Amino acid sequence: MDIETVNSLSYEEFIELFGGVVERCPLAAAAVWSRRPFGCVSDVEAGIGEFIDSLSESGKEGLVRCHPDLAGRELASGTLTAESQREQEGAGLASLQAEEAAQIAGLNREYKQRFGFPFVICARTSDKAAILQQLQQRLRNLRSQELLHAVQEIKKICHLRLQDLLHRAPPKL
Ligand SMILES: NC(=O)NC1=NC(=O)NC1=O
Repeated sequence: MDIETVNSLSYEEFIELFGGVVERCPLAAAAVWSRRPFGCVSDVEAGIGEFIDSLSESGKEGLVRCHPDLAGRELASGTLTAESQREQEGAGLASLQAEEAAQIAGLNREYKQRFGFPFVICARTSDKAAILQQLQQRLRNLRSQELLHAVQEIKKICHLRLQDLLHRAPPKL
C-alpha cells in the first residue's frame, strides 16, 4: 500500500486499518491521524512511536496492561485479537505441554504480582523457549527497567503489524 492510499483514507477507514496496530489501543491510531498527510509509510510508525513515548509513566503502564498474557486464559478461550492469536500461535504457545503451560502461567502470575503489569515480549521474534528464558530473566529486573523493556517490545509488535498492513494490497474497505 503506498502513502497516497494511506493519506486518502477517511478517519474511519484509517482507524479500521490501523486501530489494532497497538494492541487494544485504537487511541494511538486516532492520535496519529492528526499528522496526515504522511510523507512516507514509516511516518505512520514514527507517529505511533512518538505517541507512545509521549505517554506518562501511568499511561505507558496502561498500554502494557492492554496486552493479553502469553499462553493465558484468552488464548485458551479464543478471545485474543486476531493479531495476538496469530502471534502467540506462531511462537508455539497454542501447543504447549501441560507442564510448559503451567510454568509460563506461574511466571506470568509472579511477574504481574511483582510489577503490576503483564510480561510483554514480541512473540513473532521469539519462541516458547526464549519466552520462558526471558520471563525468568526479566523477573529479576527493576520495575522501571521492565516498563522500558515492555514499551520496546510493544514497538516491535507494532512495527511487524504495520509491515503486514502496509505491504499488502490496498484494503477493500
Ligand atoms: N504479553 C504479550 O507479550 N503478548 C503478546 N505479545 C505478542 O507479540 N502478541 C501478544 O499477544
